[in-house]
Amino acid sequence: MTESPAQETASPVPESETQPLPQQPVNPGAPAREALAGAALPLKMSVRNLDFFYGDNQALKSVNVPLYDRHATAFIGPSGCGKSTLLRVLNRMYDLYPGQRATGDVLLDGENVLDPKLDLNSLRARVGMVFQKPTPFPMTIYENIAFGVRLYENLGKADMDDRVEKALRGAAIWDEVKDKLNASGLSLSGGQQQRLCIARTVAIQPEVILFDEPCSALDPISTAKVEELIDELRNHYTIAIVTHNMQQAVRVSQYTAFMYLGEMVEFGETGQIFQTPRESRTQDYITGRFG
Ligand SMILES: Nc1ncnc2c1ncn2[C@@H]1O[C@H](COP(=O)(O)OP(=O)(O)OP(=O)(O)O)[C@@H](O)[C@H]1O
Repeated sequence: MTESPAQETASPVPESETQPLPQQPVNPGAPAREALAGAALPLKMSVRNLDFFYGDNQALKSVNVPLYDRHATAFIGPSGCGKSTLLRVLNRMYDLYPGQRATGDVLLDGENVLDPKLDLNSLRARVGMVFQKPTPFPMTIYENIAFGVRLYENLGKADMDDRVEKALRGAAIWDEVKDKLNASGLSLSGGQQQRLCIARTVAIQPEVILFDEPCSALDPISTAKVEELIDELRNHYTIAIVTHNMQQAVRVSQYTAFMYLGEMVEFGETGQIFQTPRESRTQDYITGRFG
């Protein structure tokens, strides 16, 4: 079944999505992105028939979902439905924990992320993650950024300075910290710390950024800044964001996936999911009848 992205459901992802992706312009910007609307969008990641187990407890059941290149996809659903679990599979975070296992396929540019031979360091450089609570390292603002970059690259001082500045600018926090790069990252406000963590992720130059409830510990003003930032970041990165906040899903995403009890119930364009959901469970959730 070859459908437009808007029509995709929990059914297996179409065969056409296995094809190599057409190369996107380096910085397509909004006009190019909008020109893609309605066309078959290039896939960055594709989750197919994914099952996930915590020991004997199956947390994900035959999940299928696409992540379109340089678009943001929101994952919504009641507590415990598997949103964070799915995010943790996308960069093999679960690998750190014995007894947790995934079966199925998670393709990143056509390559299976679940392949045991895959180099996890390079995967995590390509698929970065921002967590619920801001977690700056107990070091300077500059070092918070440089530390991660050094794990992957050997840059000279001028290049590192440049990378740090670009990352902080990219995370919309440069103006607030440029005069105190040697201050501790922990001295920043919660909202600034979260943008510092986003800068840390951006500095590695990933292709995909996973956000796990990135605003749940932030006040409304900081939340608005981070949402604005996510909207800007999608010009350059493919984004997956888990959120409990329906308005936030509408504000920051172009696609939304509704999950329930470990299953992918419905996936579609964000406007469609919130205005004309096809599934009654989606309707019940977004109208606050459960969850
Ligand atoms: N470390 C773990 N060990 C065993 N079961 C777990 C573990 N982490 C999560 N689970 C279970 O997996 C299921 C999915 O949990 P997950 O955290 O992915 O849900 P979620 O949708 O992100 O929830 P929330 O919105 O509350 O964060 C739940 O039933 C949960 O109890």
